[in-house]
Formats: sequence, C-alpha cells, structure tokens
Amino acid sequence: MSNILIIDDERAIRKTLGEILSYEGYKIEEASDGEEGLKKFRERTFDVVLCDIKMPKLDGLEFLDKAREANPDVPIIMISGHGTIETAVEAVKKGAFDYISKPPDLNRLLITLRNAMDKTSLVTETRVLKRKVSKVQEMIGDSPAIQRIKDTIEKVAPTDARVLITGENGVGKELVARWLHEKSNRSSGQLVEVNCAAIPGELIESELFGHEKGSFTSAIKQRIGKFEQASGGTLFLDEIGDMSLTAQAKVLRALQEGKITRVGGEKEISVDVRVIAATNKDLLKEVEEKNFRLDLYHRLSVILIHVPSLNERRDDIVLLVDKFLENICAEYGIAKKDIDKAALEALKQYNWTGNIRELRNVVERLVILSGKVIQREDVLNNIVQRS
Ligand SMILES: Nc1ncnc2c1ncn2[C@@H]1O[C@H](COP(=O)(O)OP(=O)(O)OP(=O)(O)O)[C@@H](O)[C@H]1O
Repeated sequence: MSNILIIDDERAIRKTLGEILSYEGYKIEEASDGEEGLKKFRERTFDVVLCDIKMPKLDGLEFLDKAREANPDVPIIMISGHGTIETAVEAVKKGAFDYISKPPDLNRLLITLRNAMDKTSLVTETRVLKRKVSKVQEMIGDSPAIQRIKDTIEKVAPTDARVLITGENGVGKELVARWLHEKSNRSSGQLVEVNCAAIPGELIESELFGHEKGSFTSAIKQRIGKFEQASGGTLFLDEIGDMSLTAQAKVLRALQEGKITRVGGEKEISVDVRVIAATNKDLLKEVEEKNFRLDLYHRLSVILIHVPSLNERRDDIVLLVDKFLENICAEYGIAKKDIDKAALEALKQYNWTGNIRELRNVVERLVILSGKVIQREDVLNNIVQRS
C-alpha cells in the first residue's frame, strides 16, 4: 500500500484529504506544520508528499528545499491556497512534482497522485535496472598501475590462461577476478569463489571436489564440490597461499588432467574450469619454506597480476573518494556530500593498511558523522577514532 504524507496547518484540509485518500486505498500520515512534516519525512520513506505552502514554523518552500536535500526521489505535490499560486509555480521550478489548488478537486488530485506514483516506480525500476546492467563494480582509478591492470584484463580475459593475482588485503584482487570472468567467454557460466583460508584443512577437499554419501562421519548426503559447480565457468581460489599441501596435490592433479574425483568416490569426473587464484602472501617465499608446491605455483601463475597497495597510488584516492561519496550518499538516500580540499589531502597522506576496503569504511563514517562538506577536522577525528 502506498504511503502519503499530508502536511497542512488547516485541520479541515488534512481531514478532507485524508478521508478521500484513505477511501482510495492509500495509507495516510499527517503533520500540522513544516517542521513536524520534515521530522516524519526524515524518519521514514513516503511514496508521495502533499504539502501546503503557507504554514507556521517551516513553510512549504523551506520544507521542499530540506526534503529534497534529504531524499530527492520522493515526489512532493504542493497544495496552493488563495494567493499562493505564484509560489506554487516557483516551487515546481525548484523541484516540486506539481501543485493542486485549495479546495482540492477530487479528479485533479487523484490524477496528480497517480502521475507522481508512476514517477516513483520508474525511478525505482531504473535503479534496479542500472544495478542489473553493471553486475560487476567499476574499477576506479587512473593511475598507471590501474591502467596497466585494466589493459591486462582486456587481453587475458578472453583466453583460458590461468591468472595469479597478488596484493595486500583489500586492494581489489577479487574485483580483478570478477572482471576477468565478466570479460571472458565464460561469463554466462558461474564465477565460483572459494576462500581457502576460511575453510578448515580437513574440509577443503570436500569443499573443492565434493564427496559421496558416507565417505566420512558428517557426509550425510552426496555433495557437489566447487570444481564441478564452476564447470563451464571460472573458479576463483582466494587466499590460495593458505591451502594445505594435501589439498594442493589434489588441485594440481585436477589442473593437469581436467578431472576430479569426489572424496570417497571412485568415478573420475571431467570438469571444464578456468582457475584464477589470489593471495596476499609471497608464494615463492612459501615455496622456499616448503609450504607451497612449486609445480602448482607454475600451473597457477601463467599470467601474474600484481595489484599495488593504495599507498603506492595515492592519486587514485581522489577518484575513489568521489565515487564512494556518491554511492554511499545514494545508498543512504541523501544528497551527495562534498569534501574540502584539506580533508582530501589528509586522506591522501594517511597510511592505508586496509587499502580500498578501509578507505570505503572511512568515507562511510565521514558521510554519517560530518556535515554537508567534510572538513579536515572530520577526517582527523575519524582516523583517530579508528585506532
Ligand atoms: N579500483 C577499485 N575501484 C572501486 N572499488 C574497489 C576497487 N578496488 C577494490 N574496490 C572495492 O574494495 C573492496 C575490497 O576489494 P576486494 O575484495 O576486491 O579486495 P581483495 O584484495 O580481494 O581483499 P582480500 O585480500 O581481503 O580478500 C571491495 O568492496 C571492492 O569492490
């Protein structure tokens, strides 16, 4: 059911409108002045607002400004009394959806409301569609390092070459893997991700290759492993440096032969999988320390993509912050906040250990805690708060 907020200081008008619209099946909320209206508007999302122009405390135009700042997607219809038609026209120029005159004409009111509702559903639909079209998040940055990575993705993605992605935590290794899959001929298949560090050693084999019923105590049902799930698509082995040596031997065999055997099973099953692996470890050092098989390393690292840390490409911070501000404010349904030059400089100077993931979190905190323009002070307070 659609929610409508009616803001008018005349009780009689609220009552008439409220009765008509409840009868038409709308859910009604009332406010008797602009201030109360704004409070309710900020507390929850309405489908449409009907707002009087002349009101005590906060008048219709002031309400319009503040409400659009808080959520520009909600259509606001002005209610114009005697002598306020010109103001109503001005309000429409400033972003009000339309206006109706007092006393309200039933047909005109219902048609205007219907149009406003249609607009709301179009806005929502467009947002959903936009999200669907760009399944993979854009890779932001124009530093030489990022440009080189984008070039490599273009060249390597359409081949079946295995790729090893290296870099610190939160630099964007998974994003690189997603783009490699998206731009490959396998993009209609699945991208199946396995976080090798998060799975206990004794379960990793069953996770990767599946198991037959009864093959070990907790194997109550037959299970399909990630290799099989990813057949026709891409298998992304994240944190590969944390995989046990036993599992490494089995992965090597799967890569050499293109076949797997489920745990406790006999049958060999062919799989058509492209493997992309990622790690924050120095795998060659792990090889030296006998924690990682050299032959597997060579199998996985046909193409190497190193994603440098944020501290090594500080110029990208400007673009990233701008995009995060836009995305986060849109998620919160508020107008985009700005960032002062000195504040941006403070972000550029900071020693980022959590990389882009940490930067996004800081920007989200700044959006929540700062005013319309984020100041250097806000940044410093935030970073201090973190540690
Ligand atoms: N260039 C970029 N532009 C925009 N967002 C990015 C970029 N790189 C990374 N991100 C975002 O930063 C977050 C962390 O990235 P991602 O998960 O790819 O890092 P990771 O290196 O795989 O981290 P971990 O090693 O901890 O798994 C994600 O939300 C990702 O979408």
